This record gives sequence, structure tokens and C-alpha cells, in this order.
Amino acid sequence: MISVADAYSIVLNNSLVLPTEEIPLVQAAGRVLREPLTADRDLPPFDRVSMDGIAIAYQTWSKGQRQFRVAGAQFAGQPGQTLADETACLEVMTGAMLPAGTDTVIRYEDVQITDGVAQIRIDEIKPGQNVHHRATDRKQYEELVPIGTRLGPPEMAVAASVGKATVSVSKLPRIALISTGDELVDVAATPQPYQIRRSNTYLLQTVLQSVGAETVLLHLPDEADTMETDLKALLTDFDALVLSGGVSAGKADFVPGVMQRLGVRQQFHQVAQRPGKPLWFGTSDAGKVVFGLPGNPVSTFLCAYRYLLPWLRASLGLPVAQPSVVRLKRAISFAPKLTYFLPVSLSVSADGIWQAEPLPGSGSADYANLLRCDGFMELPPDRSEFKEGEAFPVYTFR
Ligand SMILES: Nc1nc2c(c(=O)[nH]1)N[C@H]1C(S)=C(S)[C@@H](COP(=O)(O)OP(=O)(O)OC[C@H]3O[C@@H](n4cnc5c(N)ncnc54)[C@H](O)[C@@H]3O)O[C@H]1N2
Ligand code: MOO
Ligand SMILES: [Mg+2]
Repeated sequence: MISVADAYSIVLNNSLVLPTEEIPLVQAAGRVLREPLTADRDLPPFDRVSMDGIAIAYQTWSKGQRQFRVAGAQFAGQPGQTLADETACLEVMTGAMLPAGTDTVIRYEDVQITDGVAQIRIDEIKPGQNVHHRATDRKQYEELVPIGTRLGPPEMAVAASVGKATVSVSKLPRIALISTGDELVDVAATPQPYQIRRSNTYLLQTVLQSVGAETVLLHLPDEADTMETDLKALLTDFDALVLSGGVSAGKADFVPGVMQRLGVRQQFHQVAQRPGKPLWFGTSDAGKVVFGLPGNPVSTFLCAYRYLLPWLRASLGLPVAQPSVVRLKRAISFAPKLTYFLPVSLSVSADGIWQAEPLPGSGSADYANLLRCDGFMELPPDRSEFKEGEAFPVYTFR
């Protein structure tokens, strides 16, 4: 049995090397960049009017002039005009180029325009006010978004603004999510008293889609020969297989044996943790990766969050997310010499401190308990008493 830290490092050392693909920007939300995004022009690319109003030369104002003849109007989307007469003004709209010969914009709210003359109704203005000057945000050729960034809303907007109609991203891994077990029936079926509906693959699909993967949901019976035939084909078709169930000590737990016959090398089996002790992990010479997650739903979930998700992030070229460190809201005991992943609900105290309420539930089959939780707190194996106020890492799933 190996430690959580050793299991984690073995898993990360076996992340996939995914190829790059060029895809239309409109399909790229949530994907991971394999090229940096750079500014093709200054941001903003010209001195941009930021309020609707009039543009003047500040110098004219500073000499005491308060009435300006309106010489014309500069709209957004028009080439830049020039104010030839510095004692006049131009009406300007938000998003327009600041006309040459002007440097300052006064809002319509602060002027009164009558018979083509603008009377300024405020006593103070600042030179350059209401102008978003060229290159104040970023300079041309500056890197805006580095390689390895997931394209969220701001990154998508920046990609569009710099003209990336297509972007180079990590190809999504193809991952088969496979439940095993003769007691499990389809979500649409009415179970017999000795059956339950399979839920783990839905959970796994949700976990993986939060980062990005092409997934299919499959089911295999507790029958070693059928499993071997089907898994052999799946190992050819997919980059990785994620199985749930069939990895413990029961007489129908065939996953480790079948994998061995298929030439998938066991990297570890059993981790000193609860839940999820029977976790199995293996790799093939062809570069395929197999996660044998323990079948109890809370174990499947914890292992998916603690091992599978970081592995997926690393495979896509994303940095591995770090847990937050949070204080226990009340003391908790856990005697076995195992790392204990305690389900917790997070809240903020009146004085602004994050705190974790332990919600152990009734064990690793109690998935309903997770509905009121936000994450798992990782408590070290070398202690059994954990005091109120002590802080430990929390892997959040909300
Ligand atoms: N003698 C021992 N028995 C068990 C041990 C052990 O060390 N010695 N470990 C226990 C632990 S810890 C866990 S966790 C489970 C892991 O079992 P398996 O991975 O072999 O999974 P199964 O036996 O197939 O199923 C366990 C449990 O989970 C339910 N399950 C499975 N798949 C799904 C699914 N897709 N959706 C919903 N529920 C699922 C299944 O019905 C079982 O109740 O072994 C302990 N036993
Ligand atoms: O993963 Mo098992 O929970 O430790 O039931
Ligand atoms: Mg079992």
C-alpha cells in the first residue's frame, strides 16, 4: 500500500502527451491554448473617446473660453477628423477616435448646446479627461495570454479582439468511462430490489467535462472474459480508460486481473487513504492509461478529484490546481493510519475567515451526503485527533 503523495506523483508522471489542433475560435471556449495570444495592435489602438459629449483643445479652455462653436461631429466607426479651429469643438461619441487638434472630452451632461454653440456648465475640467489613450492597456506585440491557459470568457474576448479566427489548442483526450457490476442497471430502468441504477459514470463525466475531455459512458458486467474482450478493444480506441468498481477483494472484482492479461502494467494498487483505498492505476506500452476507481460512489468521486482531474489538467498542459487551506470548524477524530479525506461544507465566519464544517456522512457509499458538501479536507495519516481551528488542505468541487 502506498501513500497519497506517492500515488499522486506516479499518476502525474503518467500524464498524456496530447497533440495540438487548430480549431475555429467559436468552438474554442474552455479549451487550453497551445500558442500565446499577443496584441496585434496597441490596446486601445487609437485615442478613444470614452464619453459622449464634445471634444475641445484644453489649451483654449485654460485661457478662459467657455463657449465653443460646434464645428461638426465625430462618430464611432468613422475615420478620425481634425478640429481646424482651436476655438471650436466637435461633438464626439463613445468609441470614436479623438479628433486631431483636441485632447479633452466634456460630457453632454456638462454642456448646454444651443444654436450650434456649446456652453460649458462646469467650473473644473482636467486635461485629457474622458479619453482612453492609445496603448494605455497593452502595447502592440505584448503577450496577453500565455500558453497553457484555459479559454474562459476574458480570454475568448481577447482572442477575438486580436483577430484569432482560429486558435491552436490541446486536442481533447478520448476517455471511456466504464462502470462495472451486475447489480447496476441503466438510469432509465426500474431496478429489482437487489439492483441499483449506475451513477458513477455520470459523476465522472461531470468531473472531466469541467476541464475538457471527449467522453463516452459504457458498462461492463462482472464477467472476466467479456471484460477482457471489450476492454481490449477499448484500449485501442481510447487514450485512457476510467473504470469504476471491481478493484477490491471480492470474487467478482476482476479489473486488476483482466488488466494484467491485457498487458496493462500495474503502477500501484491500494493507497493508504479513506475513502478510495482499493484504487488501481496502470499504464500500457502503447501509452494508454487506466484508472481503476473503487466502486463506492464517494470513493470514485474522491479519487476522480484527487488523482484523475490533476492528471487530466497536466495532460492538457494546464497547471495543476492547488488546494485551499481551511480551518476546521469543530474537532474531529479519525483513528486508522490512513489519510482521511473528510467531506466538508465551507462557510465564512462573521470575521471573514473561511471554515470547514466536517460532514463525515455514513461512509463511502453515502453519496447523498455530498449534496451538502463543498469539498474534501485532507487529514494526515500520522494523527488521530484534529482540533477546532487547525487548518488543512481542502479539495473543493463547487
Ligand atoms: N474484504 C474487503 N472488502 C472490501 C475492501 C477491502 O479492502 N477488503 N475495500 C472496501 C472498499 S474501501 C471499497 S471502496 C469497495 C470497493 O469495491 P470495488 O471497487 O471492488 O467495487 P464494487 O465491489 O464493484 O462495488 C462497490 C460498491 O459500489 C457500488 N457501485 C459500483 N459501481 C457503481 C456505479 N457505477 N454507480 C453506483 N454505485 C456503484 C456497488 O454497487 C457496491 O455497493 O470495496 C470494499 N470492500
Ligand atoms: O474507498 Mo472504500 O470507501 O474506503 O469504501
Ligand atoms: Mg468489490
